[in-house]
Amino acid sequence: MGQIGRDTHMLFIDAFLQNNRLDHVTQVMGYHPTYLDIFLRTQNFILRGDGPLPYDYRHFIAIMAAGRHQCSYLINLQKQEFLLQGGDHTWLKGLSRIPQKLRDLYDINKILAHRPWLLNKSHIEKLTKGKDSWSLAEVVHAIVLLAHFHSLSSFVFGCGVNEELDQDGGHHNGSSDSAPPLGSSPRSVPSPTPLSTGPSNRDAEPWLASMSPVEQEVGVDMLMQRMKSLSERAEEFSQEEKTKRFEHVENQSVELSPGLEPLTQLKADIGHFVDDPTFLYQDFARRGEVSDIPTFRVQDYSWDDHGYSLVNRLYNDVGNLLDEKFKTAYNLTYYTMGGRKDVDTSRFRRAIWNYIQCMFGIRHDDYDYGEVNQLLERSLKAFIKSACCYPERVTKKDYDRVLREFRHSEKVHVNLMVLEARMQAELLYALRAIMRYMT
Ligand SMILES: CC(C)C[C@H](N)C(=O)O
Repeated sequence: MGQIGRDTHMLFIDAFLQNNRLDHVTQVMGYHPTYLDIFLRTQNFILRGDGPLPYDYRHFIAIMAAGRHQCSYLINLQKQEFLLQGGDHTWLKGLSRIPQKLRDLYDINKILAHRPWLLNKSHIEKLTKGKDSWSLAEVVHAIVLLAHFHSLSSFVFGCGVNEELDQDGGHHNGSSDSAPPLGSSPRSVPSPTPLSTGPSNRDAEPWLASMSPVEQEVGVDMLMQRMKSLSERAEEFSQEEKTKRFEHVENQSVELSPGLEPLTQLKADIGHFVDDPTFLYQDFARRGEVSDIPTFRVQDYSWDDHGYSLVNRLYNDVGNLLDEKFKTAYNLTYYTMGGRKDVDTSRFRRAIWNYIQCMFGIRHDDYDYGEVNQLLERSLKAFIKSACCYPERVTKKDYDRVLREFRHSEKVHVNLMVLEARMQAELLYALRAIMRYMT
């Protein structure tokens, strides 16, 4: 067993006691204990803490969300939780068997997962009017759950997290197909070992890999040089130039679309949780063909100034947890890169974060998106795009081929940023729609 820090060990024990298992997501996140801590507190709160939605609803919403990315791993864990909470097992037969009220949420689930910019106040209005309607507090709770599980699906595929041992498709051919009984003796707590065996979506083609012949990566030294010269640069660009640069990066991203056909063949055991499987991500830059939705400008609606307080107002203090989680992910650094020490990596990390939100049409006005192109090479952009937008098509091979000079912990770190920047993007759109509905 590898060495793990004391903090991580304590968190693993907490997680084990909460869930009666130490799932692989927790183990992989164990590379980053500060983050894992706030992640677990948040997840525990939205699933098990004080909140407007009943517990069975919460877990079913998680299943619907993970279904958008065909993430069997999360679906199976949440099915078990659903049953442990006394959920009605006939709901697990599929969307046709759930209460109308839950089914009404499906549209928002779909839009939020793939094209959050299409969400508007009419969607909120539909939910909150009429028979079996939702309270605003319930809507916010549901939206936080949806965004959490969409983004967590990105993390699961992006890191190649395996199926749990006791699930079908797990990497041991165990005979049991349910959670270990309460009170069973804890397995020993392993060290984080991501990716040790096959990927969870092993039927998927490694489409990223097939996109281009193995590309030469620029390497860590070059990257460090570029960060250095960017930090020495004194030039300031006009707003106009900045807008142009944003649009350029956004348009380039269109070319990174997968060449292979989407996986519309749903796996038999999850297909009944998915409606309209062909509704997928579409490049924000291409939206003009059907609508004229403007770029989302963070200066007009930001998490810090708007989203955060709205969530707090409508759903206990969950805004505080989310805020801490976003900040932890955004600021996380060990001042390392590949094998190098004492490196200021903030420019690289900011480029990743802003690139992710760019794919959802979100623009940070003060940022020079030219930096994205200097610091993120094509293969990394392609990986990030697929993990964000088509996680179900990412395989272990894709993970292996990207960032080859970096450590595992750093690749996991990048996937954490994918999770959080995507989650924040979804929440920004959803909360802005709610705000518009309320005013
Ligand atoms: C994503 C990684 C390159 C982050 C880096 N290891 C840091 O400590 O900031």
